Amino acid sequence: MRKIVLLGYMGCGKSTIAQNLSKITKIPFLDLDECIEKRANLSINEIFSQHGEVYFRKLEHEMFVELLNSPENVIIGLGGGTPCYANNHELLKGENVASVYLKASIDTLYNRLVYNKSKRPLIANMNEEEMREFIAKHLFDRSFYYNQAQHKVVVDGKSVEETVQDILGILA
Ligand SMILES: Nc1ncnc2c1ncn2[C@@H]1O[C@H](COP(=O)(O)OP(=O)(O)O)[C@@H](O)[C@H]1O
Ligand SMILES: O=C(O)C1=C[C@@H](OP(=O)(O)O)[C@@H](O)[C@H](O)C1
Ligand SMILES: [Mg+2]
Repeated sequence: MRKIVLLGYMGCGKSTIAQNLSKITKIPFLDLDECIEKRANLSINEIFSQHGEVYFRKLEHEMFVELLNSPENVIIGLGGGTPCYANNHELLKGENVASVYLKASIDTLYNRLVYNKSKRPLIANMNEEEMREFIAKHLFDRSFYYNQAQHKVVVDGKSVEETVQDILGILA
């Protein structure tokens, strides 16, 4: 069955857009991070602090494969790092997968993340200057993987509704 997979950097809106796309299409949505948290019975922060990032990436890969193999139509909001580990980017090319990269500029990401970093262990302890530099470098490193998506939607300056409409247009 068909999977609509949203990917992109932390703060680009994967979780928010997946939820809103689901409301309009009536296709159920799953947030990969939330699925991992439920499975581990720990928050993302706790998984990172108690078990480390390598363990998180293992759980993330297993959960992603599980969701892709489920028999339902579903919208999946990935974590920002999902396509960048364990060859997960290859899974974006699957026959029943429609993958959409929500592309945001460094400024958009910084402005959204600066007040929303506490639940994101990779940036939670950074000051503003460190964060801007980190986002710039990290986004550059990860872009190769994000660009493996079948579709791309630029989200800068767009409302949630506008981004949802753009995705609907692409998938029509
Ligand atoms: N136009 C927009 N589209 C998506 N998110 C937006 C927008 N404007 C503000 N936001 C906010 O940006 C944040 C995006 O975070 P989230 O959806 O968790 O992204 P991700 O899952 O990609 O990390 C949320 O706090 C959301 O309310
Ligand atoms: O970019 C990353 O490596 C991560 C992004 C997070 O998801 P969001 O992109 O939804 O914040 C979450 O999976 C974890 O903190 C690691
Ligand atoms: Mg998210």
